[in-house]
Amino acid sequence: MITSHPEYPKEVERLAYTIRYMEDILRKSQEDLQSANIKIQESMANVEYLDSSDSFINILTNSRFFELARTQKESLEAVKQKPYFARIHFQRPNEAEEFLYIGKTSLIHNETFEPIIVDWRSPVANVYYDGRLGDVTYRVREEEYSGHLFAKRQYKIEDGNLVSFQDVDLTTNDDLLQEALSGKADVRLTEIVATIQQEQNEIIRAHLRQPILVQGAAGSGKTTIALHRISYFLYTMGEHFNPEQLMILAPNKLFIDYIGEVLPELGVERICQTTFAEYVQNATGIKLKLQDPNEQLEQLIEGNDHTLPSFNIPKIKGSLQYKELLDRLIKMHEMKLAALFDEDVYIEKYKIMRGSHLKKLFLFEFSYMPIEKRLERIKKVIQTEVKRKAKSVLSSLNARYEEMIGKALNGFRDPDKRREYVTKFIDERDARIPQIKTEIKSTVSTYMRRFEKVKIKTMYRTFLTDRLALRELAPEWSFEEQERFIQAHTKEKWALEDLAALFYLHAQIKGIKEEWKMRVLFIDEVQDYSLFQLAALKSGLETDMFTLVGDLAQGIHSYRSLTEWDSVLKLFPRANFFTLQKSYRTTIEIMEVANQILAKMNENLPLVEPVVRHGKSPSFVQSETFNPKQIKEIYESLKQNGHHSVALICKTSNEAAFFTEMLLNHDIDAEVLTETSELGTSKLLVLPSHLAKGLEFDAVIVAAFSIPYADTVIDRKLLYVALTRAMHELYIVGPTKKAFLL
Ligand SMILES: Nc1ncnc2c1ncn2[C@@H]1O[C@H](COP(=O)(O)OP(=O)(O)OP(=O)(O)O)[C@@H](O)[C@H]1O
Repeated sequence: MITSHPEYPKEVERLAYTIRYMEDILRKSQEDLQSANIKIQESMANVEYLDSSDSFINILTNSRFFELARTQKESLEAVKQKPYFARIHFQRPNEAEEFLYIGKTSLIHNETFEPIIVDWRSPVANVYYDGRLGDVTYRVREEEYSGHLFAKRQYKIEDGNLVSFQDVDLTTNDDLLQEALSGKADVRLTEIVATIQQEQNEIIRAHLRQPILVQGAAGSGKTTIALHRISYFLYTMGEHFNPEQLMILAPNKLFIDYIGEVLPELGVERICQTTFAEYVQNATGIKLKLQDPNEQLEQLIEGNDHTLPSFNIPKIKGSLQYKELLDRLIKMHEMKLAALFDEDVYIEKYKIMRGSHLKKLFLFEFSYMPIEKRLERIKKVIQTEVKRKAKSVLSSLNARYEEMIGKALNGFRDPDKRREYVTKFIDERDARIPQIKTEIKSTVSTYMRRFEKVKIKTMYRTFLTDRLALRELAPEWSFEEQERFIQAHTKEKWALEDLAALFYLHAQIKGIKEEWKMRVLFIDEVQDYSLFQLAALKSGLETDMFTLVGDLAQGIHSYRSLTEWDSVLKLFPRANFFTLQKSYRTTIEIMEVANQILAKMNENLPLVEPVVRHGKSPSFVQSETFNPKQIKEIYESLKQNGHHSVALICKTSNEAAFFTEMLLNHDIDAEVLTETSELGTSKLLVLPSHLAKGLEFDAVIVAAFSIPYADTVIDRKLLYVALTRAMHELYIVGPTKKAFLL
């Protein structure tokens, strides 16, 4: 009984004190939010708290509680119910021992400056996650600090009441983790700040200005870690980056919905959460009717022939060779424009600028800019020059006419002739000067008119269909390959793999608008990207601050995407590479089955280690055809076992739709999930394996009838994805175990 623990009364008092203080702050801040905030900031201005090197700004960001008080009353209320989840007993050199309580936000006493709660993202909190007890170090910015960690304690607090607490050391089983993992999924990812593991903590806090790439097993927490890293990033780098400059790319809308609620819980608002396809269309302004990205996959799955042609167009379009081809196309366009500078800039017959000089600016000095941005700059250069020279053109012309008129006045004895010439010069001047003035106004636009702006979509479409141009641009392709490429594009169709090309061309030719120029990217399921997609983002956004997480074993789109990480590491030479081998999602029993499939793959990935959590052994239920009654029985027993979310995972979308219809006809509350569906738990969710990627459910029924899983690259991965979605219970339903490669 926790109540008999000698420190129980002290802990209860501490919790009460914390909540009281929070209520106090809340009340005060409500009374006079603004002035309280200013007062707090002022009073803290000269304080050194926690880390002696912390700046005032840092103290303010540490003291997020006040910010929260200002902006979000609701989340503050939530924090109040569970102000902290852990405590460290810590001592810095030559200082007194202290107890630091770690929570989701920080709170500092505004008179004593005592840290009542320390934010989980603050430097010192790192020692909580870092594993070891004893002498430890942690970093504040680039400086290392040391200290002694005596003990770590974890708390379970519910509705503001202390339920239990426990000291943690290396030998204690991490009960909080066990408890967190045995929980029920409500088809939403949750925050895990209380139970972040050492290997995960390393990734969350890995060098923020450097790219990282994580190969992580199914259920190892990749998505969760990416989201926590965003939270950590904004906490630590909030002074330098706005949330709007951060973007998380997810595979589909269903997935965005799935992760959507965790970010606010982690104190992250306003970051861009989207899919690659949506982002590219927004950033380029090019709207396309895209082929369903899963259509090709489905064709591959349903077809009997799983071997791809050697000249596989989606794969080519994802390669760096394709980027090279487009570079040649861009160069061609650039040279065509450069040739237009062969003409000089004139106002009437006065040369204002040499074309060769402008060409040099275009090709060299401004070459760091996108092509059309260079033209805009050159236009400005000409404008300035015209403005500068127009005056002198006019004054020298006026002077010349003055001179000519003077000469005519003095040069002719015959008054008629004199009048004739003087009048002629005056008339000429009076006609010419206004004409020149008009010309001055239009010189720049007349000169620039020759540089027509391209429509990227049209340019790319021409590239896809122009035989002669392709021969010039892709001489390394055989005649047959060139023909295949052209023929594949006779009908106008747009596929996901074309988006990287469009984005790249747009970035190089027009440039990405500031509002879409993300500076920090987080990409989940990165194994489904092509190298060119990543390269296009990196060069178009001019940043390499990418957090990339993925799993090659789940690379079901490998006919067009990545199959290894080496090339990614070459593309991001500054990247740190991490691997995660432990799965937190699945029970040992389920992972054993999934590992059998993993072992059959070519990727040479080590088997996944489940964290120690036992459950029911997966059941195989034999059935020749899809039998809704049988599924109903399984579903009902799973519900009886207390599972919230249950999914029936099929091989294809067609099967999913067909099975759902049969289930509904038998009064089973089923719902087929598509990319745009909303996730709920009240029904039996039916979905194809490729859509289930990234999601998780309490219990899963994997079914395959007419199209069994074959021992092919794609099928092994699809099956592996399906099996690893289950947290607690798994059923496999089909004609034979062989249909599931078992
Ligand atoms: N340290 C942890 N404490 C508690 N739960 C955790 C921890 N790490 C991961 N989990 C849980 O494990 C599950 C899997 O996490 P997540 O979905 O992030 O994994 P993933 O690597 O992205 O999986 P997949 O590759 O299959 O999509 C989630 O329910 C997550 O909450």
